[in-house]
Amino acid sequence: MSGIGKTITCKAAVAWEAGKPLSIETIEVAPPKAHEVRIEIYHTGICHTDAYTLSGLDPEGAFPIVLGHEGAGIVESVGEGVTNVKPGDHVVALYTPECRECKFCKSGKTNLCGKIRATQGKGVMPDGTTRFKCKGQDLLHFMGTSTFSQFTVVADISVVAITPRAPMDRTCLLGCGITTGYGAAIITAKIEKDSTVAVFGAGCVGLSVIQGAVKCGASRIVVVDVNDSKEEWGRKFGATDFVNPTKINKPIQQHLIEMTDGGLDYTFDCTGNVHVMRAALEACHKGWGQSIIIGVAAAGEEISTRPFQLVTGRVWKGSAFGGVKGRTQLPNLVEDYLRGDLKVDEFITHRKVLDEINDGFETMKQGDCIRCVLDLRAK
Ligand SMILES: NC(=O)C1=CN([C@@H]2O[C@H](COP(=O)(O)OP(=O)(O)OC[C@H]3O[C@@H](n4cnc5c(N)ncnc54)[C@H](OP(=O)(O)O)[C@@H]3O)[C@@H](O)[C@H]2O)C=CC1
Ligand SMILES: N[C@@H](CCC(=O)N[C@@H](CSC=O)C(=O)NCC(=O)O)C(=O)O
Ligand SMILES: [Zn+2]
Ligand SMILES: [Zn+2]
Repeated sequence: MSGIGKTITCKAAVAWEAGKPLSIETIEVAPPKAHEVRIEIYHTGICHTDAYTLSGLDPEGAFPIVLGHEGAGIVESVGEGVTNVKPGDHVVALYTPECRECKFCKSGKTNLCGKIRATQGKGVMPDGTTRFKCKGQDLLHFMGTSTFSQFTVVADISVVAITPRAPMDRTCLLGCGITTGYGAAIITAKIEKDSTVAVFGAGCVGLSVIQGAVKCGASRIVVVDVNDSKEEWGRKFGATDFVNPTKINKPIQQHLIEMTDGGLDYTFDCTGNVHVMRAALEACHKGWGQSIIIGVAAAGEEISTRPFQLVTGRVWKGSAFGGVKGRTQLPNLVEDYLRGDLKVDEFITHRKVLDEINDGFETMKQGDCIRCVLDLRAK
C-alpha cells in the first residue's frame, strides 16, 4: 500500500538534549507540503559539525532535534509544485540549498542561498513548522536535512538528484566533508598551478583540500596536524610534507615561513580552532597569501591577528560547503567519482548501523576515523 500523503513511522536518532547520547526512537514523519520532498535516507555520514551542535556549543543549536546532514537516499514522495525531483530519484540532501532566485544565488559570487536560511537556522521547515514528531512532541530539523532518520523531509531547493549508478553509501559523503574540502581548494581558493599550500588538520575536510590542491597542480602541499598518523593519510592523498606543531620548538607559522621561503600561497584551517586559524593566516606569504577558514568554531570564539598581517597583503577568507552550488555542481562531482577522478571510497574508515550511532560519534573522536558511514536500513 502506498504511503504517499500519509504520515510515515520510522526509526531515527533523536538528540533530546545537548551533551547527551542520541536516543533511537520511533518517530512520525509527516508528508511533504508544497515545495517539500520526503526522502528515504539509505546512508549518512557523521560529520564533526553534528558533534559540535550536539555538544551544545552551536549558537543555533536547539533541542530536541534530528541531527545529520551528510545523507543520500531515494525520494519517497513530493509535495505540490516540486519539479526538480520525483519519487524514485536517487538524491543527496543539501544543507546549502540553491533556489536560483534569491539575491545570493543570482549574484554569481557565492554558493550561499538566502531563501530558507532563517527558518533552517531555527530548525523548522520554510513554513515555520516541523515534520517530525516523537511521543507527541515536535522534533526540530537540522541544517535543513536531518539525515539521522530513516525518512526525512526537506525543501525542494535542498535536494539534488544524482545518477542511480552511484552507490549511496559513497555519495552520502558528497553531502558535506569531501565536497567542502575539495571545493574550498578549487572554487573558493582557486589554487593556481605550482602554488604552495598548507592544510591544517587532516581529517575528511583537510584530506579533501589536499585532493583539490593536487587537482589544481600545487607544487608543495604541507599537512599540519597534531596527530602523527595523519602523515600517512596526507601522503596517500598527495601531500608532500608533514609537520606536527607539537613537536617543533617554535610557532608553527614561523616554521612554515622558514620551510617555504617566506610563506605559503594558500593555507586552509580544517580544525575549527581559532588559534590554528591565526597561525594559518600568519603562515601565508606576504603580499598575496590567502588563508581559507573552513573549520567551525564554538559560540563565543573569535579570531584575531595584527591588522598588519592584512595590510601587508595576506587575505582571510571563509568557505561553506566548499563554495559548491549543490543542485548545479554536485551531479558533476558524482560523475567525477564514477570516472575515478575523485576519491570517495578512501575516506570511509568505519561503517555502522543506525542503532550504533553513538559508537559512531565516539569513533569519530579517535584519530583513526576519517568518516563513519551509517546504514540506516540494516539491522
Ligand atoms: N565550512 C564548512 O562548510 C564545513 C566545516 N566543517 C568543519 O571543518 C572542521 C574539520 O572537519 P573534519 O575534517 O570532519 O574534522 P576532523 O576532526 O576529522 O579533522 C580535524 C583534524 O585536525 C587535527 N587537529 C586538531 N587540533 C589541531 C591543531 N591544533 N593543529 C593541527 N591539527 C589539529 C585533528 O587531530 P585529532 O584527531 O588528533 O584531534 C584532526 O586530525 C570541523 O570544525 C567541522 O565542523 C565540516 C564540514 C563543512
Ligand atoms: N550554526 C553554526 C553554523 C556552523 C557553520 O558554519 N556551518 C557551515 C557548514 S558546517 C558543515 O558541516 C555552513 O555552511 N555555514 C554557513 C551557514 O549559513 O550556516 C554556528 O552558528 O556556528
Ligand atoms: Zn558537515
Ligand atoms: Zn537562493
